[in-house]
Amino acid sequence: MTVNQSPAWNALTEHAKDIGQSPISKLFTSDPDRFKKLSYSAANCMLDFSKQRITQTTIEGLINLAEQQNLQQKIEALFKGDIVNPSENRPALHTALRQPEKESLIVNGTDISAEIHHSLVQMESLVDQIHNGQWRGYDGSPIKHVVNIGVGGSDLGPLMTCRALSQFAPTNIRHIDLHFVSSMDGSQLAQLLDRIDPPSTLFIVSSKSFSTIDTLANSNTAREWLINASGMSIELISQHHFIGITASPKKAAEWGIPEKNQLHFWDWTGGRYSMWSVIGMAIALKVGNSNFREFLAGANTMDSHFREAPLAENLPVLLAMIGIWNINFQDIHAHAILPYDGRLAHLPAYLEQLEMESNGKNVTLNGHSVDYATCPILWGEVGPNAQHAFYQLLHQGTESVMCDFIAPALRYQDQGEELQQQHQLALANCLAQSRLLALGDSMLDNAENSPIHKRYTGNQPSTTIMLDQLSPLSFGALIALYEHKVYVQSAIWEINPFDQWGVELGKQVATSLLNDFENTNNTNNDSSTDGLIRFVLQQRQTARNKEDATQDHVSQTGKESNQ
Ligand SMILES: O=P(O)(O)OC[C@H]1O[C@](O)(CO)[C@@H](O)[C@@H]1O
Repeated sequence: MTVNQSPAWNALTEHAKDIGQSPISKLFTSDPDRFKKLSYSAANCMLDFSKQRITQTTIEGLINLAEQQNLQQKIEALFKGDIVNPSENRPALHTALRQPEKESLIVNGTDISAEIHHSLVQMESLVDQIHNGQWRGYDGSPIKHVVNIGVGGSDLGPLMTCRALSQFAPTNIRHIDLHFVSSMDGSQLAQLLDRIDPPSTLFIVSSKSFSTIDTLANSNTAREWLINASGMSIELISQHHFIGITASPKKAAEWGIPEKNQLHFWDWTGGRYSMWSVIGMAIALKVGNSNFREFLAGANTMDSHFREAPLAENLPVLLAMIGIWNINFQDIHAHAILPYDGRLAHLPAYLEQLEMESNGKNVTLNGHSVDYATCPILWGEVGPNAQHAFYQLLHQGTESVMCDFIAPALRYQDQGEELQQQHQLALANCLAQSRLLALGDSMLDNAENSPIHKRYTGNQPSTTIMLDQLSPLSFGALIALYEHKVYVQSAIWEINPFDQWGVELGKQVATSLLNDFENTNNTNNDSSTDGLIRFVLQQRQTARNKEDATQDHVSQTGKESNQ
């Protein structure tokens, strides 16, 4: 029996007919205690679900579904290191990466906790060497610029966290400038190399597989830049200017990273779950080792809550199950991530990978095609900016969209009245938008007399996530909250959230297309692909002809002026 034919699913389908399109505004008027009943707190996070189109009965039905799907056992399987990623025959042990050292965890006869803490200490030692000027470039210069080269999970998490927590950097480490380079087209790297100085620049090549072409292409360019600037050998340059962070040490060594410059993690750490491992080195460089440990501790607090709290009071479980309600019982397939704090600017991109690469799946663990919706389309932007961009669609478009509003209650506590007022302004906007989206213009007097193009129907459900304040602790908890939400949804949908086979074929096709750019007469592919390749080749030829003509002209004028 598939989940969507199960008793708990059928009961929710019936309940959805009852609650129907019942306006959220009506749910508020019929229960003044709605906020109190539908908001939950743990691990420095408060989640308000009262603006969702749900009642207590909905929550009960969703928890029945979670129980029917053996969620509690599946949560235990994750933490214990069972094979939860069967297509790659691996556990997914990101929770172990933030577990306190004293709690050992034996997986396949090995205490992985000891290994994890050993690699963390190695990372911290490298971070200290860079911070205190012991790590030197090829001419003896201390390091000023550190460039993290990575993509996807080897980029987005560290990038997001460095931006979110930069204010926590102790002043004695602020002399290091951190940069992120991910895109294979070289545009980020080319711009950066113009601004930085070779002998004082260190590159961290972050790649679980150490075979991602995007990262290798950028790393090759960076290495050539250093060799050209220094006139030194690959070996010397690699020793002074490259650190490799990987789960594939052999490949990193083949590329040229010496063993002493490598930090390792494990194949059981999924790329998009890896910033808690040594992939987080950029974070430690930015905010310091002790703040990085706080960040891990924050995630660990959410892990303990997730593992121990009853399902009906469990934040990740509720967040996930209400998502399932919207997707599978309310037919909503778009999800906007709206942080009201500029420090969380990269959170939407991070969650796009976390959720869509994990749960963008159409096959169950048993190898059957699903006939129910799984992961929705996620996108987002810093809320106040998005208000001036795509909120029009949220308010008056034809798509149902569920939203997550995310904000800290406190900010700028010791930075003066004006900034505190600005934070209050952002919060007022956050609350205004979620209120209007939920209730529509029913909250206004005489709204029905407005012309139709000025009406707001509302009824767009949202969750508000409030942190007490943004800190390494609360931010760690927030990200762990979303990770576990993804796991819970996968458990209900019976899909594997830890593989990503859907991105592999594109890489192979791109590799074979590379050769076609050398062959003007190719007709190997579909007419569109061949036509586009020919267009590029023609442009190249025209550019070459122009260059030749200019050179002819220059040498001709040179000859004439010599005569
Ligand atoms: O760390 P790596 O192995 O370079 O991979 C980078 C990213 O590429 C992907 O494998 C997708 O192609 C992601 O899952 C991963 O985070």
